[in-house]
Amino acid sequence: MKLRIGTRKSTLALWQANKVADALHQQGIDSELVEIESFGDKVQDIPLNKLGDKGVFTKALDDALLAGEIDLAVHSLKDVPTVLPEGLKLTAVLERGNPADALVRPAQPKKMDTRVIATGSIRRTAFWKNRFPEDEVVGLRGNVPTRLDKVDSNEWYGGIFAAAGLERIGYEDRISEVLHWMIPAPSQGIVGIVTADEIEFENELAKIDHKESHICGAIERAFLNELEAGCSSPVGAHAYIKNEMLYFVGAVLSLDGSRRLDVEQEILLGEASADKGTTWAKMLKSEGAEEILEQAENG
Ligand SMILES: NCc1[nH]cc(CCC(=O)O)c1CC(=O)O
Repeated sequence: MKLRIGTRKSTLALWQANKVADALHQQGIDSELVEIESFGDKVQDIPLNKLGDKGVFTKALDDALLAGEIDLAVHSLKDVPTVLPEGLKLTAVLERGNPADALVRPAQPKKMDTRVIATGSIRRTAFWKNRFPEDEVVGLRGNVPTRLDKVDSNEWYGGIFAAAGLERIGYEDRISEVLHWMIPAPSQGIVGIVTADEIEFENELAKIDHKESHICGAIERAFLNELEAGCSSPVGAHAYIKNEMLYFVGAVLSLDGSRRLDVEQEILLGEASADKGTTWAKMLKSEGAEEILEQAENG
């Protein structure tokens, strides 16, 4: 059996696909990479939240799975819509990397009067404006190396990146500050494996599935899904496990960061299931989360 692993072509995507290939190899399973370009990769000049939101990075790989051209698709799980197309499922995830967001300062920072922060993410924008209302936020798109170049060549205070993305492709030393106060995107730092519903290599994938990362990701995605928010919504969620306990923080913000609802929970690991994310999102809904998100959609 030689499994065909579908992946996007960016350095980060290839790193993640190779990581899955290595994990399969350790289970004695051969694989090969099949590189596929996504719509989100082709169109680099339009802000992500204007691209039609759901699945801009995943659709081409979904189609290849459904057409039987590949056996599994490897994604940054945070780019995968919470509801997958009919016939596909999230089968396994790798052990989570760094879930945090990070600030990258220009290689040669300049003195400036007002701070301009670059990010293409409305979640990062909202969290930044919530903490630093005086700062200006400007758009930033492209793959990781492209965005790093833009941070260096513009008169910005810095840009915001996923720490995992930087660490994976050798830019760890560009992290100026880990933004521990910013709640990460649901499933940030998790590599996910999507397959067809019915597969012959279910047992093999179960062996490389990291159960703790899987349950944390599932809770965060259920939280996001209940809020009917996509990967480009001002929603943060982070679950983590320590000493047989599962801890969760989640938040919904208005685009300008002026309004914010938070939820913080801890439960026994034995009681953890994806529907906890749904329950915790409902708590924020009862406090008016939907109104805040609607505002973000129209804003
Ligand atoms: N939105 C693009 C994207 N999708 C996944 C990652 C990084 C890896 C991860 O979060 O798992 C990134 C880069 C970034 O947000 O800076």
